Formats: sequence, structure tokens, C-alpha cells
Amino acid sequence: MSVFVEVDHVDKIFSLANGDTYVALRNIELKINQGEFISLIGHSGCGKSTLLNMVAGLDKPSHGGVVLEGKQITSPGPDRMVVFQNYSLLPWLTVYENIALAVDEVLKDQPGGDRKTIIQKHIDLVGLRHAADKRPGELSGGMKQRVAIARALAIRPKVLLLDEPFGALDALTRGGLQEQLMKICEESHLTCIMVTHDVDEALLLSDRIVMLTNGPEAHIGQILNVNIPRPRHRLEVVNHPSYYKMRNEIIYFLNQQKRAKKRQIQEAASKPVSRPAKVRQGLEKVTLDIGFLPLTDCAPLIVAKEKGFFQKHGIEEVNLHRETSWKAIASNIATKRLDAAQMVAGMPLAMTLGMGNNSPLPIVTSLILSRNGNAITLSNQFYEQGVRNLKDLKRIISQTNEQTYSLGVVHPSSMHNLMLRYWLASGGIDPDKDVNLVVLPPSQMVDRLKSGEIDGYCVGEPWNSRAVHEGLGFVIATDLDIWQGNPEKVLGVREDWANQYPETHLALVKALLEACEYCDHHQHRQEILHLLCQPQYLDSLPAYVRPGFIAPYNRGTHEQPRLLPRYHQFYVNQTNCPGRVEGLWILTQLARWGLTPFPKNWIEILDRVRRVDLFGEAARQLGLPDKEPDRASFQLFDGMVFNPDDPLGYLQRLDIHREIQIKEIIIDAVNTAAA
Ligand SMILES: Nc1ncnc2c1ncn2[C@@H]1O[C@H](COP(=O)(O)OP(=O)(O)OP(=O)(O)O)[C@@H](O)[C@H]1O
Repeated sequence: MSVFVEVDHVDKIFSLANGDTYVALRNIELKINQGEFISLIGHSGCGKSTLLNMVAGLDKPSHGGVVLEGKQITSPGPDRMVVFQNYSLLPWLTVYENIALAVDEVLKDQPGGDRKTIIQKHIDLVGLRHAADKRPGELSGGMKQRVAIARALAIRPKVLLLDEPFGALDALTRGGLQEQLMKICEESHLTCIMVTHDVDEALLLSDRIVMLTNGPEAHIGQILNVNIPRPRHRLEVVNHPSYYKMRNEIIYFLNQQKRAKKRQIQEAASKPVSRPAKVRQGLEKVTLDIGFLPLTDCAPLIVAKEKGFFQKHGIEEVNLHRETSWKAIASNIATKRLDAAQMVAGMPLAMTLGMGNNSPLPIVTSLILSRNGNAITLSNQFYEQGVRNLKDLKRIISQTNEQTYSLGVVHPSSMHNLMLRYWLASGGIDPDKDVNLVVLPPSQMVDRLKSGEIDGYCVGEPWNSRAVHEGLGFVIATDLDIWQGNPEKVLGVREDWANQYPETHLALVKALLEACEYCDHHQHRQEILHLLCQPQYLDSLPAYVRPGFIAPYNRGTHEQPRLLPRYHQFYVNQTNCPGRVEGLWILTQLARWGLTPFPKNWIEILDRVRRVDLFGEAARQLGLPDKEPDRASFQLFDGMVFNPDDPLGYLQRLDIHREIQIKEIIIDAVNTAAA
């Protein structure tokens, strides 16, 4: 089906009287098919009417655009009619005259007789023949709204826009009008967008319900497909087997938003007390301790320090602490020894959910530092046995019952663990039953492979290339083969730290974002290689770091080494925004393997951890693109589609998984302060 209306990455920013701005909507992306009925639902003030007004052409997006049948909407037009809650009829005109006014204006090229027929037909359509000569003052609320609908339909719009059309009517009248509207829309195959607060109304009328989060920066939290067959009848839809499940889902979404609002208000109220004064350069803290692990993809941190990006943004002194494991990073952030750290992509979510029997500790990430850069290395023994791909590995594992192979991963919440598990499970290998996964720091992988304690691993560079260089193993897959562009390392800070030092946090994100951009220029790579290999950072031979960074990547197989331009991706292709959809994928995988429960309130958790808003602020201040990646379905190498509106459906479709727990994870601001 072709797209009829497209809301294309729309932002709406209002200028306020005091000179400030208010970002009402951020990055709204919605494609609507012809004949679809869409409802917009969300708490008061989230931006539903603003969005509707932009489709109507009554207001303009600040960024992005709205397109109808391939044409950009720039002003109101008769192809889009709006029905408001307050009817907006002219009180001195009769029902007939109110409709005639619009018809005579828009269809003026048609003969008068035809226009009369059209007016009459639409008066009949809404059952008002008996009241055609009455003025609005003589009509009930329901009758007035029927006139407004008839007037909108009479000029044959392509899209009908309804802003809480039945909000002012009593329940009985509302019910009758809903049925009438539904019938008209179904018969004329009209495309409708309706703003409503009424969950049952949305379920009765809609094909899809678009749920908006709270503002500022409201975005689409979830889209619900209403799979109730048409024609529908008001008294029957409630008997549909999924009616109450869908209803509960919407109400749950609204409750999550209510709770998030309450927390924001509490946080705002506590700010003046808890925030330290700005020390210098407009920042609250100008000396920072930041943790990292000696891996090729720590480059942005090293570059930010060595090339002066931290100082450029007012952070006078940064002590980079080389840590030995991801576990140490998590612990040093939890105990506040570190202000910030390079983290594996799943760590902020996992710590927030309290993975591994820890108390939930909210961590925020406002920046992705790198994408890709991992590989799965297996010992030469597999190669000698003819293992070239996942299928071969499965065969060998099935044949060797007496031995369980051990594979190293660097942290339960790391993409190494989640991607290795995904890859194995896609090939029918249960990562908890058919192999033995062991958590080891990256720097121990090569030695353990050499000693035979493990048979392979999934790790970042330079540890794969080093094994190849030393003739210890071969790369069976890089993460480009599994999920090209997967989020790899992120910047992580405690949420209370981010709240306490907001300007410093922003400066840190800006400094690292600029460093990421610097790292992606291939003409800088030789210089960065030199910086990275220094004793205080990777302390590595350049030969281990070069492959995939500046030189062709050698898998240690018979295959010719190949250049992999995106193997270490730091900036291009929207690398840096901590998008919520990929965060949601991580949540599904943590739950899949029993590492954390799947949070029933996932929208709330993602909004809290993956701080798209703070990333956007930093990017805008630098004049760099600030868009969140598309809120679209995607798939990994096996073709299984991940639909962000149905994460639980995705989990259910995955053949191999542990028992999945679904739990509401409530972490309030008071706990945060005490943590
Ligand atoms: N012209 C304006 N100038 C400044 N702010 C505005 C303007 N119009 C709307 N806003 C703000 O934008 C946000 C979204 O408003 P909008 O009316 O779209 O919300 P809504 O979801 O339709 O609310 P409701 O359900 O209460 O009708 C609100 O915070 C509102 O105060």
C-alpha cells in the first residue's frame, strides 16, 4: 500500500514570550495509508493538536515536513478538513447555510444545482434533514457536531482531521456519532486522523493508535495496531478477544507517562538544593575522572584528551583511568570513583534494571561512542576441522558430545555477549546448553585461547587481530556479518551525576562528539593509531590495531584481507544518537537470556536511560545533525524482523530463549538520591 500522508521527521519548536523556546514535538515520523483511521492519544499538552494542526497546514513544522500524496503541506487546503470540538459554526446561519458557505466557496466551479444536491446529501448523511433550517442556537451539541462533520465531508476532503470531535458531548450522543462517523469513513474510504483522550473511542474507530509521550520533546512512544475486523459495531468490539488487552496496553502507556511526569516534577523541585554552583567556564565541575578499557574503540576518549576537545569545552582536567574489566567500570561508576565511563552498550540499561541481583541504579547515556568493531574468533582447531561458518560450527558441536566448548565474552550486558548469543541461537546452538560462555576481561582472551582454557571468544579489537597475528585463531564472523551498525560503546554516567552537573555533562558529550567526528576522518587514523598504542592507553603493537582500523582486515583464513571501512564507526551514518529502538532490542535480549526481566514499562526505562534529548542538545549546540535514527523495524543477519511496537512478540518468535520474566521496574528519584 502506498503512503498517503507522511509526517517526515517533524520537530515543532515554539518561541515563548520571554525569549525562550519550547520544543513541543521532536522527530515525529509517521506514514499513513489511504483509508486508514489513525488516533493520536497522549496526556494533555503532549502535542496532539500541534501535530494535527501541522497536517492541516494551520501551523508549520520547525524542522521536517508533512507530505500529502507526494506534495509538501505548506498551508490549509480543502483537501484537509478539520472538525474541532467546539463545532465552529456561524451562529447566524442555518444548518443548510453553514454547509453551503463551505461548499459554495470550495466547489464554486460546479453548477449551482449540483452544489445544492451535495449539500442536501450531506445533511441527509448525518440525519439532519428535519433541522436543515435551524440555526446553531436551536441545536443540541450532538447536532452541531453533525453539522460540522457534514460541512467537512461535503467538500470531499482527502483527509479528515478531528480534534477531540466528541469531547463535549454526553455519552449517548457520542456513541451514536462515533458509529455514524465510522460508517461514513468506511463507506467513503476516507483517511482520518483524530485526536482523542477517550481510549474506547480510539479502539472503536482506529486502525492504528499512535501514543505520544509527554513533552517537552514529545515523541511517538508506541503504535498499537487495532486488529478488530470491520465493519465494527460499538456494542460488539468490546467482545473481541484482544479488546481488553489493547485497552490495558494504552492505559498502561498513559500511566507510565503520568509517572514519568511526576518524577520530572520532583526532580525539578529538588534541583536548586542539590546542584553545586558553577565553578568555572559555566560548568559545575571542571576536573573529571573517566574510565575506559584499552580497546581500539576507546579512541574518542583518547583523542578528546590528547587533541584538546575536553579543554575546548571547558573541562580543564580529565584523568583517564584505564580499567581492567567492564565489571570494574560498572563498580567504579556505582561507587562514584568515576564521574563517567566508556561502557558496553547494554550496561546503562542493565545497571538501571539491577542486573545480577544489584539494586537498580539509573545510568544515563547521551552518546554512542562507536558502532561495530567486534568479532568472533575461534581456535585453529575448529578451522582444521573444516569450520568455516555457523552451520559448520553447529555440526562440530553436535558431533562432540563428550566436550563442551568454552567461549569468552567480556560482560553479560555487552554486545559481545548479546550478539554471540544471537548468532549461536540463530544457528540452532543454545548458548547456555550447547556451549559454555565465560565472562573474561578482553585483555585475557588471547592468553586463555593460547592456553586452551577457552576455544574462542567474542571481543573488540585489537584482541581478534592479535590472535590472528599470533596464529592462534581465525575470525569466523565480524559483527558486520551479524548486525551492521550495531551500537557498541557508549558514554555512561549515573543519572544523579547528570542531574547534579548538567552543564558539565553537556560539555562532556560535546567534547566526545567532536572527538568521534575527528576519529572517523580516515586521514586522522594514522595519528590516532599512534596515540592509542602508547603505554598509558592500549600499550599495544600497532600491527594488532591496524587491521580494520587503517589496513585491510585479516580473518586468518584463506580469504584475502579486505578493507572494512565501517568496522570502526565513530561518527558517520548517525552513529552517536542513543536511539531508543536499538535500546529496546537490547532489552529484549537481556530478557531473552534471563539476565534481567523485560521491563513492562520499557518506554519509561528507555526514555530515562537513552537520553536522546541531551544528545540532541549537544549536537545542536555544535551545529551537527541531531536526529534520532528512524523509529523503524530492522533485522539482523537472519532476517527476523524486530518491530519496536511489538517487542514481546519478537521475543516469543525467537526459538531459543530462557524463561522470560516481565516486570514493572519502578525506580523513583528518592531511591536515586540514596543510591
Ligand atoms: N503557540 C504556542 N506557543 C507556545 N507553546 C505552545 C503553543 N501552542 C502549543 N504550545 C505548547 O505545546 C504543547 C503541546 O500543545 P498541544 O495543544 O498540541 O497539546 P495537546 O496534546 O493537544 O493537549 P490537550 O490534550 O490538552 O489538548 C503544550 O505544552 C502547549 O503549551
